[in-house]
Amino acid sequence: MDGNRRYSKQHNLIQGAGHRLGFRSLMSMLKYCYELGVKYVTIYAFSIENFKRSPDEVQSLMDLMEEKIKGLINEESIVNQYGVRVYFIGNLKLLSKPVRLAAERAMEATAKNSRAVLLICIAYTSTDEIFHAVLESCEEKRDKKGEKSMIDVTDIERHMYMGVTPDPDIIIRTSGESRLSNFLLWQSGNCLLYSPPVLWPEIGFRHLVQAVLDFQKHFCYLNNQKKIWSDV
Ligand SMILES: CC(C)=CCC/C(C)=C/CC/C(C)=C/COP(=O)(O)OP(=O)(O)O
Repeated sequence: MDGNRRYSKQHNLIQGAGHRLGFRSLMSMLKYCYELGVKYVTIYAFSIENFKRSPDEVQSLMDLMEEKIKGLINEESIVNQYGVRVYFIGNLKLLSKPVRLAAERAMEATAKNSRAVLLICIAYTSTDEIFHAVLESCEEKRDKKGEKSMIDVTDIERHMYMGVTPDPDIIIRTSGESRLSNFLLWQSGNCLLYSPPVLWPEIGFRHLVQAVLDFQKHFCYLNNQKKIWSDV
């Protein structure tokens, strides 16, 4: 969700307004996704790197997160309207207690929803996720004596935070940037990176449709297996 602050500056808005508009865009995009039948959506809401921003900005983003996470479980929220199970993914112990508690409550409150899955990456970077998965795999091996002693790729994958979702088909990063910025490095080896030239608060339905059409131009599913058209 890149470009909230730039949008705010371009439109002379008060500090934080861009992120509020960004949240509104997020809700619209989720509604479009669920209407189109997209089952898994993962969003990069706050990276570990983002903690290096000014204390004022970090605090106001955390306040916004807490408010919006609490709102996610209201009866009329998109999450409840579409039966979405929410997971918060990342190094959650880096979050302040109120945000962590709100996240835990939202995960509990939506645990029985099963029509779609929303993963919210917060205090997340991909390298941190991989490091955590390798560490847990090694600890598991150390604790289970008598089994093979080396970890393998399947062990690491089992311990990834993202283990609850398939690898992505499409990553959409706004503001025309085609960098991953430490997002889903392990999972994105075979996916389309779509970078519409708009700031996140400006994203709309047409960008989502364009992303899906671009995906269909390059990839297809055959016998449930994702293939690149040129290899078919
Ligand atoms: C509960 C929930 C999911 C809340 C989400 C709140 C929200 C919209 C967070 C986005 C935060 C963020 C760092 C956006 C990137 O724009 P930027 O600040 O990097 O903008 P720039 O690229 O113009 O500097």
